[in-house]
Amino acid sequence: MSAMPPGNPASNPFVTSPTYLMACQQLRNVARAISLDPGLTDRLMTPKRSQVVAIPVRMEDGRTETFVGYRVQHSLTSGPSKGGLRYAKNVDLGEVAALAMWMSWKCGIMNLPFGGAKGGIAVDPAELKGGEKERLTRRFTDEIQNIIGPRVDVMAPDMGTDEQTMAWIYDTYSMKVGYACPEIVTGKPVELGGCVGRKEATGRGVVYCITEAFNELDIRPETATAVVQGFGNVGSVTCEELVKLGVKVVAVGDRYGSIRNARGIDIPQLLNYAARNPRKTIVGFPGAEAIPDAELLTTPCTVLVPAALERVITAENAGQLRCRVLAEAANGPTDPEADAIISNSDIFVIPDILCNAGGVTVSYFEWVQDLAQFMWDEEEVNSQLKKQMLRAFHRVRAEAKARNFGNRLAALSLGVQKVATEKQKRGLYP
Ligand SMILES: NC(=O)C1=CN([C@@H]2O[C@H](COP(=O)(O)OP(=O)(O)OC[C@H]3O[C@@H](n4cnc5c(N)ncnc54)[C@H](OP(=O)(O)O)[C@@H]3O)[C@@H](O)[C@H]2O)C=CC1
Ligand SMILES: O=C(O)CCC(=O)C(=O)O
Repeated sequence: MSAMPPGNPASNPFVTSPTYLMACQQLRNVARAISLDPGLTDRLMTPKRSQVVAIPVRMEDGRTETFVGYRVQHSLTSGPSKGGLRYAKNVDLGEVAALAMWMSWKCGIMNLPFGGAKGGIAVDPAELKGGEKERLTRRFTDEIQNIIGPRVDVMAPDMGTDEQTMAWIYDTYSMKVGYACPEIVTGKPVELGGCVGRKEATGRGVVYCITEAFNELDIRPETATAVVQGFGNVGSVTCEELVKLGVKVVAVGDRYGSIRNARGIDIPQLLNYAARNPRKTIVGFPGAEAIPDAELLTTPCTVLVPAALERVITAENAGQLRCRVLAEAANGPTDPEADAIISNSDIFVIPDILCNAGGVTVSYFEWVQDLAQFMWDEEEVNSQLKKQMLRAFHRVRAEAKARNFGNRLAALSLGVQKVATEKQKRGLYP
């Protein structure tokens, strides 16, 4: 069976992206394993709706520069579509479509009443100055106004965006509709109806999964070491939570470089260092030595946490990983060739659509609170998050054991089946 999506490849706007082809390949694999109807598989490979927009922005030097933005809604079957907004130099329509597809499976595993979506603007946020990021965000919101809404599509932060970005979207949308509409985005500041604990939720969820994996493998956290790629929202919170658990973080990387200290990196000091640095980088931190980026992922450790980009673990380095647990905090860090190599090793994989699902889970809590106008405290948020993450982890492990699947196939199986069943029960393929 071909991994290609339906339609004429020459005019399919998604297939130029290797990330989209990777998502299709994963879907084909799971469809074969669970005998999913081929017509339905083709539908699931094809996002329901995509919008590409021009975003002209007045730059600080007086020029007008036009950026390209994307919003892809993979499925609206289970409820509004949900997913982050990414600002990254090379983001394209296919990458956003893959990320949207993964959001559908993620919401399926977590049993959330959402379909999957994702957005992106091809821009390096580190290069934006003054008010450029705000103007870019507000214009993008204007341009996609016709396809978003609290019951249609709800955005959240992803790479390169944050609470402030969500605040601008909330404000721009609210001005259009004429009333305050906090439920249009999640991951916004708490003062504007954001949920306490959303910022930390993805990293916390990652560490709940790691703890369950350690329990299963009989690993005591105090004896464990970790390597983390990415020190943004997800990577830094993961480091902090691992340290609380007693795990030693021995290497960390960001886009500017990688550092290592076999005795353990002082994470609170590293956070301080990066916050004070104009490029917000970890490079140059005095409490660790610089290492080549290529060595980061192959540094021996108990748990390896890719928390940055997709397709960083490939056929080239998969055989050199020296970890016992691979906790995929990033979306799509492992490509299918690498996956095949890893599945023949003793590495315990916590697949992305399970591992990083804490973010969208607390986004769901935020959306519910905004709709109900009734806010929870952080204790409630964290205990509900833990409950949902543990339930999902053990459902994935039960599926893996029952069907003799690896953890990735088991997670995909649960996520895809949830969406497929809802589509079939609704009648046609909505
Ligand atoms: N935010 C969330 O709630 C969720 C995020 N995710 C996923 O987690 C991952 C990280 O997202 P998030 O933490 O929010 O994003 P951030 O933008 O906060 O952080 C991204 C991190 O990745 C680093 N990075 C960028 N390029 C490279 C590179 N070439 N090599 C090494 N590191 C690099 C960045 O470095 P620098 O700062 O130097 O640019 C930064 O440390 C993404 O895959 C995202 O899709 C998944 C679920 C939810
Ligand atoms: O919180 C959300 O709605 C989505 C988070 C996200 O983009 C992701 O899980 O990849």
